[in-house]
Amino acid sequence: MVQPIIAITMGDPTGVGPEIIAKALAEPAVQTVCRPLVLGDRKAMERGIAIAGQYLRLENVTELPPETPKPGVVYLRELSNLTEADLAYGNPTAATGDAMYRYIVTAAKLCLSGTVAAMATAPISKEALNRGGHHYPGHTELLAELTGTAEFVMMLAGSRLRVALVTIHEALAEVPNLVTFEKVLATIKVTDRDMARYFKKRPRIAVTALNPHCGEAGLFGSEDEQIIRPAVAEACRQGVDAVGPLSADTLFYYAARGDYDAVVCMYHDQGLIPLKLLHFDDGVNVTLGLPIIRTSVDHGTAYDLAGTGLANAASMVAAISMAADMAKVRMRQEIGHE
Ligand SMILES: NC(=O)c1ccc[n+]([C@@H]2O[C@H](COP(=O)([O-])OP(=O)(O)OC[C@H]3O[C@@H](n4cnc5c(N)ncnc54)[C@H](O)[C@@H]3O)[C@@H](O)[C@H]2O)c1
Ligand SMILES: N[C@H](C(=O)O)[C@H](O)COP(=O)(O)O
Repeated sequence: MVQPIIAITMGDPTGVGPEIIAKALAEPAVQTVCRPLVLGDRKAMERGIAIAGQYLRLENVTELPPETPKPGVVYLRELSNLTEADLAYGNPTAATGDAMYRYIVTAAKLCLSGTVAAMATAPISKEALNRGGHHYPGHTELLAELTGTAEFVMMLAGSRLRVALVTIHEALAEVPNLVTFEKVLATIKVTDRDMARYFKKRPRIAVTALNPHCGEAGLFGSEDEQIIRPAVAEACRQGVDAVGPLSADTLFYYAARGDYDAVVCMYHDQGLIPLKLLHFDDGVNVTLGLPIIRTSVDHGTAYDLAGTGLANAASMVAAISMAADMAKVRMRQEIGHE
C-alpha cells in the first residue's frame, strides 16, 4: 500500500522544530506509516539533523516524495532561504516569522487540493508570526481562515485525557463574554462529530463549568446555569452523549480515570494544564472541524533548549502518527470502506 503523504511544517526554524522533526523522521514508527514531506528551510533542517545526531540525508523536492521513499532520506520542499541572522537560535526576525507563515499556508493548500493527505505542524512563535506581518493568534485560527471554517475546535489529546476548548487564545478577562450558548453548543457538536469520524467511537463528553462549584447557585456567577447547562441540554437533545456543567476542579480526575472520552473546557488553561500535566511528553494538538487534517505537537518553541539536542520528539512522533491514522480513516471513508 502506498502510504499517505504528510506535510510537516518546520515551525520556527530558530526553535526546536527542525531537531524534533529530524528525530521523529528517524523513527521507524513514523517512516513505516507515512511519506513525510518537510516544508521549511534547508539550512535550518541541515542543522536540525546534525543537532539531533541522526544519520539522515536531506533531498530537496519540487513536488512530492517518491512513492517508495529511500531509507534515511528526508524530503524537503525548500520554502525559504533564511540568512544566518534570521536563524539565530531563539531570535526569530520578521523574515523568520514570514517564513513560518508560508510553510503553514503551503501545507494547507496542499491539503485542500488533496495533493497531501494531512499536515502535522512543529511549533511556531506567535509573536514572530505577528512580527512577520501575519496577525493570527496561532495555527488554529490561521487554518480556520485559510479553509473558510467558522466552527473549529482545538483539541489536545493523550491516551488518558482529551480536552476541547470553547475559547482558545483569548485574554482571560474576555473569556466570560465569549462563552456563549452558540459557542458551547458548537464546540460540543464538532467534538462529537469529529471524534466519531476519526477515532471510530461516539464519545462520552463531559463539559466543565466556568465558575467554581458550577457558580454555587449563582453566588459565584450565572454562566453555568444560564449558558452552559442549556447548551449541554440542547446537545443531548440533538443526540450527543454529553453531561455538564461539572465542576472543573474534580472533573479531570474522573476523565483521566476513563469515565469520559473528552472534556469540553471553557478556556485555554482550564483544559491545557491537566492535559500537559499528564501528557506533555506525548500529547497531540488536533484541530477539529476543518475540511483538512491537521495535527501538531503540544509544546512550544522551547528556545531554552534550541540547539542543545535535548528536545524530546515524542509529541512530534505522536502528531505525525495521528495524522497518518486519520488520513487512512478518511481514505477508507472516501472509497466507501467505512
Ligand atoms: N504548536 C505551537 O505552535 C505552539 C504550542 C505552544 C506554544 N507555542 C509558542 O511557543 C513559544 C514558547 O512558549 P512557552 O515557553 O510557553 O512553551 P514551551 O512549550 O516552548 O516551553 C515550556 C517549557 O517546556 C520545555 N519544552 C518544550 N518543548 C519541549 C520538548 N520537545 N522537549 C523537552 N522540553 C520541552 C521548554 O524547554 C520549557 O521549559 C510561544 O511563542 C508560544 O506561543 C507554540
Ligand atoms: N494552545 C496551544 C498549546 O498551548 O499547546 C498552542 O498555543 C498551539 O496553538 P496553535 O496550534 O493554534 O498554534
